[in-house]
Amino acid sequence: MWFTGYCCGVKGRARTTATEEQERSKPGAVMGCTPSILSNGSNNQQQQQSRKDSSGLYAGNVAAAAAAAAAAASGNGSSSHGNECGASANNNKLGTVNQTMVNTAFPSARDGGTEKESSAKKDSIVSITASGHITSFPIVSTTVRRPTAGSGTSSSSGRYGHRKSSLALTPEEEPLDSCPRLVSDLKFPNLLPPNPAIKILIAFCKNDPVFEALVNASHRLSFEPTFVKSAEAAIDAFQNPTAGGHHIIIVDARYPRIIEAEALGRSIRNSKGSQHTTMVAVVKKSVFEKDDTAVISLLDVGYNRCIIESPHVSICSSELRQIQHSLVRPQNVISTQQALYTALHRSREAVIITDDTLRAQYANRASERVLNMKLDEIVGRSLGDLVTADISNILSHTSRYKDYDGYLTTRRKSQESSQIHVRAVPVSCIGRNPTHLVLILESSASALASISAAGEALQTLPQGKEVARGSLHSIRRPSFDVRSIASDGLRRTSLVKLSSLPLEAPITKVLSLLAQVQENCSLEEAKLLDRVMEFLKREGLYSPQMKEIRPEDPVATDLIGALLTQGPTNILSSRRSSNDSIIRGGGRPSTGSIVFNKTKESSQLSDLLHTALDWDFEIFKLEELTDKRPLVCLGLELFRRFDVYNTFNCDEMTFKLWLIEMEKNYHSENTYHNSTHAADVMQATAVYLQQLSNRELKIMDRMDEATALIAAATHDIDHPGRSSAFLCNSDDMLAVLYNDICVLESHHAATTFRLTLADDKINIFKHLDRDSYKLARSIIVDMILATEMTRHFEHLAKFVSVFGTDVESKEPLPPDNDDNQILVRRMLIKCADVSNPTRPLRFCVEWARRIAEEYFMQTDEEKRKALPIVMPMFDRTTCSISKSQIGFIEYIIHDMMDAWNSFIEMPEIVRYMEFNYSQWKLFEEQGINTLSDIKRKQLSLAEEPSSIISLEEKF
Ligand SMILES: Nc1ncnc2c1ncn2[C@@H]1O[C@@H]2COP(=O)(O)O[C@H]2[C@H]1O
Repeated sequence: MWFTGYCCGVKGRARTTATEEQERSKPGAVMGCTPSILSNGSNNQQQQQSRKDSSGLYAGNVAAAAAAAAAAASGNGSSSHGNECGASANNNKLGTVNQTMVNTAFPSARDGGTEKESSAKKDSIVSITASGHITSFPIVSTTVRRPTAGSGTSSSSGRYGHRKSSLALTPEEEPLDSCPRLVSDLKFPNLLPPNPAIKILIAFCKNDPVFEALVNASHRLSFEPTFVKSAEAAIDAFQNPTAGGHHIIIVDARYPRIIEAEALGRSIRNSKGSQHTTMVAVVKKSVFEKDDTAVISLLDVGYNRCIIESPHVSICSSELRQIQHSLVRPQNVISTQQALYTALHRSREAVIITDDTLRAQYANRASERVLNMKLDEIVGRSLGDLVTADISNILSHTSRYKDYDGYLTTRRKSQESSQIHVRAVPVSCIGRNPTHLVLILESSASALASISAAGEALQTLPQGKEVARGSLHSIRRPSFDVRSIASDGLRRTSLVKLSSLPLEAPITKVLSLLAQVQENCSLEEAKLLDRVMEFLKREGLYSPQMKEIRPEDPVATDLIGALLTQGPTNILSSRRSSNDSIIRGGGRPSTGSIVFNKTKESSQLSDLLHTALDWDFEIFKLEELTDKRPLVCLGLELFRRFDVYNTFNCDEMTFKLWLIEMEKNYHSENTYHNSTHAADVMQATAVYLQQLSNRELKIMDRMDEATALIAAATHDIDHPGRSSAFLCNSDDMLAVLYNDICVLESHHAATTFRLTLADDKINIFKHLDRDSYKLARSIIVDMILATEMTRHFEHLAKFVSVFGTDVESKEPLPPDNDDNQILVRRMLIKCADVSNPTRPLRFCVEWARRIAEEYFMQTDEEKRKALPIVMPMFDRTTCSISKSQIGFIEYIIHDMMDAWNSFIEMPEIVRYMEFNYSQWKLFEEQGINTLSDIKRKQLSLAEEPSSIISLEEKF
């Protein structure tokens, strides 16, 4: 008796559960991790039908396009792949549904030496896949010969030794049984299919000769059989989590009263995970011969094949073998799609697969973000509805099996459209022409995110020639065009070099991390992240914004604007072209040593210096007692207290001479930026350092303390009493020297070292070893430069982002790395530099008067010389000094002192600041605005106490 095969390749129902069916009925719906793809049908109905009726074809197309997409998205794709896929299909000699499916899905590695078995396969497979028609004919089973790997010989175990083999992904040229291969042996795609031992479940109600023959055949083929005698036991066995999951189920359909084969088939097909199981029904010969309705019913409920009963082991074994190769093996291959789909769906690059009319059949998750549309809005639409592009141009490339590289404009919903890079890879699933296009879309965000990944790719891959030089895409896009390798070789070499260096800007890392977050977030969140990334890519990340300054507050606007703006004033006013430099010098103290009145002053001085670390230190008294040379006295005292002489291994005399030289280079005629200001900043620095050491936070070592004091002492040396903007506007040589960038602070730092190194007698660094000197120098320069106000918000924001502003938190984060230490040092000198609004009221008002006077003098000079006026509101005839102080505290001081207090715990600075602020408000209400108003007010303040407690009590 001959076995007769009956296959459901086309006619059989799609092997889907009810839920899957429902899910699939939504266009573009995603089933678990495995998303759907539309078939080639031209309308939805057809698509549905086609899905149901041609699972093999459908799966083949999916796999082909998905594999091409995965390969192209991973950078391995090329036009040759697209062509090859098509070529494989075209060269397919097998002419069977299932073979076509396998063939188109996974073009072969060319192993060679398999011609014979190829024809054997062809014979055997053609015999069983007669397009759904019932056929009955002898099977040339003896012609099926497959070489064992390596030896090329056959033996019963070797010939059928599938447990050793790797089930081939690819068609005719792959040996069906071979040794386990390396992934690298596979050409395309690099995904080995699963290669498990084949589990077979045999549900037979009695142990008759047909059953015995099947059992023996399955042993001969080294299948792992399980035997059951009822439908219930079959379902239990199949669903058993440890023993279940059979590749083949053979059901005895000869005795429906004992085993109701149709019902059992339905139940199995409704069980989870049965989609890759092959179901075979054994029917009586008479059923086959008389009427095909019973067979068709079995196929319709989900059996893949009906075979005629046979008591012969060889016939059973050849039948099982055919089932293995024509059904089980392709199912195993198809099951690998899950992994490909998962890869594709999680890919950062947006991938859309279209049919040959450019109608989207599949879209992965990233395409939602790039197109700003939901998946079900994308799938089913024509490409022209999704993007603005010259579609005929794309098609003209792809119809010639060429990849297309170019740009599209998205038609984003409720957003302005944006440019995206697209690469279109043609894929042929059936016939000669491309049946699908794999479109890989890349927005600028993902391009940025993949820069580092591209760095790696660059080491092995050449760059695309069609894309603009230097663009992100030019970094990203690989191409196998030989000419592009040659022409872009130089650029690539340098990029490769760059990528191999341990270089990566923190901002690149941040953008890359954000882009990763973007992959798995909602559309809304992705949009927000887009905006965040836009901001992050801007220059001047920490550049202050003036948005919160009220326009009706012109004094504040003027002052803050001038403080935070660098370079020449951008005013179209009549500028003189003269290169007048500012008036310098005059009234400098002599170089002679300081001689104090030995009697009264010296005792007053020593009393005063006793309080050198008090916050209400009488700085103006020191100025008076030292005849406007407070820096030397206070400096020596503070250096002594902080053991600077030992730290620098340098005698006190060198430090004294150094202080004299430094102080000499402050301009005593400046009302504000003179050596009293330097001494004041040095004193505030010392108080902060003291506070930090009291708190036993191991933040500042002796070198840090010494360098902080030195930086404070010299941070405004040779200040001309005019702002950097003034120097730029007046073409001062300093502005020319420093290119209008950070002019004054650069000059202060440079002057400090120029003077110190010029004379060994005052060189306080002379006994430091080279490394210590370099460290000291870098700290001092960095601290002085940090006093530049244009970067005020940058320093503050960085400090707050690391250390926070939570006053309640008693344990501030220790600055445990170099970067954080730099933040603390910068914040320290900044707070010291503008500490005047946080000092006792008397001092605060005096400093305000002095800075206002200096600003007025600048405005006077600007007017006199017809220069742009940097702060027009600081006109001595019109200015409200009270208002300027209110604005200064509100916009510059308040947040900074809050943050600083929470770090070093000096609540008095915030209390003084708040008290002073309230007083300025009061003064403003009282009409105390001009210099003379302030001076008058100072007369009454002279008697006021310094301590904040007494001040608060009194007022
Ligand atoms: N009380 C104040 N009122 C207005 N501006 C001030 C006050 N104190 C300091 N400044 C400004 O803040 C700047 C800080 O850096 P400079 O010392 O270079 O110059 C300082 C002044 O321009």
